[in-house]
Amino acid sequence: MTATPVEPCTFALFGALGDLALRKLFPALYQLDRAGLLCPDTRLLALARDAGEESRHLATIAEHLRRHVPGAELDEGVLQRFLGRLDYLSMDFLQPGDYAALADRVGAAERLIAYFATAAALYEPICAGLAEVGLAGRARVVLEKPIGHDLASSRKVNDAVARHFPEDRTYRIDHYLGKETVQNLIALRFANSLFETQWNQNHISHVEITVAEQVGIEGRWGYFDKAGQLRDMIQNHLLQLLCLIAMDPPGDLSADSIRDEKVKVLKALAPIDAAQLSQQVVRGQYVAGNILGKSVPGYLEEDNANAQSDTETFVALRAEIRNWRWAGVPFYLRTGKRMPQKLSQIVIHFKAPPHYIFAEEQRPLIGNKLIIRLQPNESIALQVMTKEQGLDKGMQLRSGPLQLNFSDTYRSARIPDAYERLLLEVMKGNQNLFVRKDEIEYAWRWCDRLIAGWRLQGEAPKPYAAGSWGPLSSIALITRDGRSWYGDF
Ligand SMILES: NC(=O)C1=CN([C@@H]2O[C@H](COP(=O)(O)OP(=O)(O)OC[C@H]3O[C@@H](n4cnc5c(N)ncnc54)[C@H](OP(=O)(O)O)[C@@H]3O)[C@@H](O)[C@H]2O)C=CC1
Ligand SMILES: O=C1O[C@H](COP(=O)(O)O)[C@@H](O)[C@H](O)[C@H]1O
Repeated sequence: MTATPVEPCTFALFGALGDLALRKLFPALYQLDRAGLLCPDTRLLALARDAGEESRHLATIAEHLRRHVPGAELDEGVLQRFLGRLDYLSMDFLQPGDYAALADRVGAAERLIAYFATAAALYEPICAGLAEVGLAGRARVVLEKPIGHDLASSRKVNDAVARHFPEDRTYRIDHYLGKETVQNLIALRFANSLFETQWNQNHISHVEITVAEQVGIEGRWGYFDKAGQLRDMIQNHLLQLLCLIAMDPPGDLSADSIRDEKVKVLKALAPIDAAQLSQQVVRGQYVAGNILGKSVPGYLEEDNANAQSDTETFVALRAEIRNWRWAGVPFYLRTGKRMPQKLSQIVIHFKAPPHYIFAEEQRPLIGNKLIIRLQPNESIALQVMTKEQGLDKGMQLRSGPLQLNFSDTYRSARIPDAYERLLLEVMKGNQNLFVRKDEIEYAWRWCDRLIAGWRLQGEAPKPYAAGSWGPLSSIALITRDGRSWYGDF
């Protein structure tokens, strides 16, 4: 089937020679071109500080495309067509005088997308520069995370952007919302009455959300050490996942209906105060260890690291949502760097049947689980109880999966990278997969309280060996409730 291209636009990428642009954004744009989704008239403008020959910068972008697009998907014809859409313009985003040249390049193009792949501190001057040359009125802006490092600073950034761009032209990225399986959460929950009728405290005992990363800091120590895992991962990605699991059914699929429901969840999150921290939150920092048989350095030994730092690279916490649907159902969240494997998964644990009739020693087996594997090997599995086969087995129970593995079931379909989906949605003008200002702010409000508690407590993060599943106290966090983290850990 041939794809229908989206309406033409001029896509201006601020920070075009940075890590995100070269590793993720250009490859995603290339994939959209390869899929036939870019109009012939769509133009790409690469904007960065580096002066010098345009051809040298275009060659750098081409080289990164060859490196980051899988070989089987690299089509020389498409690559040349893609490069033909691309111009490079050197500018200093802090220099108001540099925006006139940008306006010249954009010309009379009606639809401008301005993607800010730069530090958030630059969003204000970029917005002002665009406004000064009359480009703000016809642009959509895309903002990368993190937007601020707490509620006050995120408000400052959002307010500065809002002076020039209304909310319906502001697209805040959380790339987890572009992941195929994350979107499937909405289909799974609201296109199957089977689940939705069970989706509450009457039937669910607890929920786990794990986002484990195998990588460490990846040369981003300077940024990461000021942020830490709570700001880098929980404030955005994990809270977004929690919202999609916990929200009420929206009235329709419009961006605001979905976002209204997510905000209600964020508002209902029970604050975790200093007094509750020791029981409900674990912070960790990795020390040297082994991953897949290879020794890896500790956080403080990474490139450009300081000798001393109390920044956490791991967080596990027990959250509660104070509403009718979720009263008494803990949400255990866990995320860390340098863990044994890359694994993002959500496990919904259903309660045991109210009356138990099988052998007592098999009781611990009981309880259905819905396991949503976001990455890698995207799949959805429902663990159900059945009887062991065989004449000699009696009514011996076993737990087995009803499994939907996306790559086996839908063999022909390639799973697109999150950024491909998100860029396409910006081009279509669809805000469903983007985060509204109030979502960001309620998430910060909750995280700020936690961070303030940590400050008051003054405890250093607990060490864990790279290649392990985090500090032992993260296991205690869940075993205290008579449960354990799901998986073969
Ligand atoms: N990299 C990643 O994986 C992720 C990044 N992000 C976010 O994306 C954004 C970009 O990150 P990343 O690509 O890693 O950052 P980089 O520092 O690698 O890239 C930023 C780019 O902006 C350019 N730049 C900075 N200041 C100016 C200026 N005054 N004028 C013109 N160009 C300028 C830099 O040029 P120069 O080299 O000359 O300074 C560089 O090309 C950040 O907000 C980050 O938090 C979010 C999620 C993941
Ligand atoms: O936003 C971020 O996400 C990545 C993890 O993303 P994934 O798609 O690979 O799961 C994380 O490594 C990075 O620190 C963070 O800024």
